[in-house]
Amino acid sequence: MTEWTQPAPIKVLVTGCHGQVAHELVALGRLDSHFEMIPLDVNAMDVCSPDSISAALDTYLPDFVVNTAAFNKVDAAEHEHEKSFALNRNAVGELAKACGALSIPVVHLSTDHLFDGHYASGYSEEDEVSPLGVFGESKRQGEELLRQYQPRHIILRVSWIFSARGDNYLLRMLHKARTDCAIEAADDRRGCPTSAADVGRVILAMIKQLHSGADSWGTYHYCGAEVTTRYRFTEAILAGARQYEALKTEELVPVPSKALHVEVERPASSVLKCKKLLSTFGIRQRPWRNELAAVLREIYRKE
Ligand SMILES: NC(=O)C1=CN([C@@H]2O[C@H](COP(=O)(O)OP(=O)(O)OC[C@H]3O[C@@H](n4cnc5c(N)ncnc54)[C@H](OP(=O)(O)O)[C@@H]3O)[C@@H](O)[C@H]2O)C=CC1
Ligand SMILES: Cc1cn([C@H]2C[C@H](O)[C@@H](COP(=O)(O)OP(=O)(O)O[C@H]3O[C@@H](C)C(=O)[C@@H](O)[C@H]3O)O2)c(=O)[nH]c1=O
Repeated sequence: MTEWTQPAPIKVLVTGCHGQVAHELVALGRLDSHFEMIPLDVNAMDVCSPDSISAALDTYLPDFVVNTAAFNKVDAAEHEHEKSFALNRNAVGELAKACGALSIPVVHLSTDHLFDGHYASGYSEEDEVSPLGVFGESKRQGEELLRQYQPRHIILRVSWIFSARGDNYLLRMLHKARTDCAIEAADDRRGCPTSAADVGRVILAMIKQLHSGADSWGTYHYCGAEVTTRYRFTEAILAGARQYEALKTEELVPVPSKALHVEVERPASSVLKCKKLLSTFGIRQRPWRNELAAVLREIYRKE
């Protein structure tokens, strides 16, 4: 009788490991014996340095690289072009070249900010990209370099990420709710909030199938189920938080986004259609409201 041996775990190297998505991805991967997670921060693997990239790949010999490192400050990017393009474009190109040379597939995260937001019903992977700002343009060019240098890639475009840590809309609104009597929120910006943990789940599910031989490389969209507005999302955040504490905010005011004086216009519709992910990988959207409840539980458990 032949002895059954446990297959070797899939080695997944994660860049920018202190970020929101990376944190959840690594935590989920560590709960699953199919994976060996290799979380690297900027000191262990600086994606802006080709030498640092090569050294990390040579040391860890991963089966997959997940690139979550990015410059995500949408307004600041308008002034900090260099930083935005260095991280969101050049670094992706260098990573793609290095991984391409070693035949290591790359999973890379991208954004709804590639679109101009005019399609109210949402965007599929085939729709034309037309970014409104420097951040979106730098991410668009990063995608292009990845396609050029490592055909065995996944580009996963996601939107409106929230989690219990890092810099995100949920935590900013929660802070305002504790300090301000009124909050204004855009009722003309539509999209689908997505928890960082949900993105982690999707990435791991895709990697499992790809590692088993699925030849499904390419670009995919994922976001939480149920289209909403910034205003309605804020309403849900406040209602959820009030289960745990009294908030200073008494009034939530719907406003057009131009009244908020943000530096760069956001897409009016950030809605991503996720049919391709379902038909190719069988991965379904999860309702963001359930994820929001889980994240709020985590926030208040920590406090
Ligand atoms: N946040 C969102 O709403 C959305 C995010 N995305 C995309 O998803 C991905 C993950 O986003 P998110 O988790 O929010 O990212 P975060 O901004 O939370 O994390 C990015 C991480 O990258 C690290 N980093 C910065 N410079 C380097 C470098 N040179 N080398 C290695 N690491 C570096 C940062 O470290 P440090 O903190 O030390 O600078 C940080 O830990 C990104 O590609 C982003 O563009 C897409 C759509 C929505
Ligand atoms: C400050 C503020 C903003 N807003 C609105 C205006 C604008 O549409 C939006 C801006 O919020 P944020 O700064 O969180 O959103 P933004 O910088 O657009 O966040 C993005 O991060 C990047 C990385 C992405 O890829 C996107 O998917 C998205 O989540 O929120 C309010 O409604 N009320 C407010 O008080």
